[in-house]
Amino acid sequence: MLSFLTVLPLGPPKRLVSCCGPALQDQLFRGLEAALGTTFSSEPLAPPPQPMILVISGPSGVGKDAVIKRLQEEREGIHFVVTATSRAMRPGEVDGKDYYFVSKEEFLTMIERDELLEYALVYGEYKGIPKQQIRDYMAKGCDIVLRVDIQGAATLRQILGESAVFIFLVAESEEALVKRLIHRKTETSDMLLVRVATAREEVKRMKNFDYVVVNAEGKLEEAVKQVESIIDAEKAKIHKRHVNI
Ligand SMILES: Nc1ncnc2c1ncn2[C@@H]1O[C@H](COP(=O)(O)OP(=O)(O)OP(=O)(O)O)[C@@H](O)[C@H]1O
Ligand SMILES: Nc1nc2c(ncn2[C@@H]2O[C@H](COP(=O)(O)O)[C@@H](O)[C@H]2O)c(=O)[nH]1
Repeated sequence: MLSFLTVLPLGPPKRLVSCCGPALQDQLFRGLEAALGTTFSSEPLAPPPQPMILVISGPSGVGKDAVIKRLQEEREGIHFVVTATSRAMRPGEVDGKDYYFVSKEEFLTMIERDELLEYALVYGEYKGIPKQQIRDYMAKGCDIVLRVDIQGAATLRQILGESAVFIFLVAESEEALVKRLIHRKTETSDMLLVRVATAREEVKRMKNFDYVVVNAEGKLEEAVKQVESIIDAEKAKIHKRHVNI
């Protein structure tokens, strides 16, 4: 302790730092090290962030794809898992980007081989998440984004428990959601009726999620920012979620 005191400049402690030039500050730094008997480490104090799994769900037409697309543009190190489906490709969709479009037989083979983390019949077509894709991208340190319908989110909750973060995306109102879905022009009126009726039931399951994010009309950027804030908060958690797939 004596050696520490000997390197301190004279004067009241409060004024110490403000009056010190770089040489004296360095001397003070070394003096503190000497007093403690160890050098100060420059290693990061916070543990490195771990890759996480984010499940984004919500009623059909709420904007899951739109939010995920913007999120990927805004943030590096995010892998959106391309799911497999037996449904026909829509105009503008790209195989391997929007979905892996496979036949029903191929899909059933994937189930048999236990290649899917989760799968479901969604509006009469198979949809499922390839496990290997998650493993590969997590090994590269990427955060994983899964986009599923509400029943898929419930299944994933059973499989992943608290090891993943579940976000429920909603429109600002039922009216806004229906208008958005009509405006997308991808469904026949019969299909629209099914999706809208399903959405009404799905909203009741919001309580099974960790977060709710409102994707209001014309406010896509705000929704994306909110999802980013959730990711940041989860990354800063001391007791991290551990994923094992
Ligand atoms: N904040 C927003 N304001 C206005 N339009 C939006 C907003 N977010 C998304 N959209 C539009 O709403 C439509 C539905 O969005 P999207 O296809 O992303 O929904 P989804 O939840 O992925 O639907 P599904 O579950 O049926 O695949 C699209 O035409 C999209 O461009
Ligand atoms: N349970 C799962 N749901 C999935 C998966 N991939 C996509 N989806 C959801 O299906 C609906 C309808 O999608 P669309 O492209 O036909 O309009 C939508 O809510 C998707 O999120 C999956 O692997 N499992």
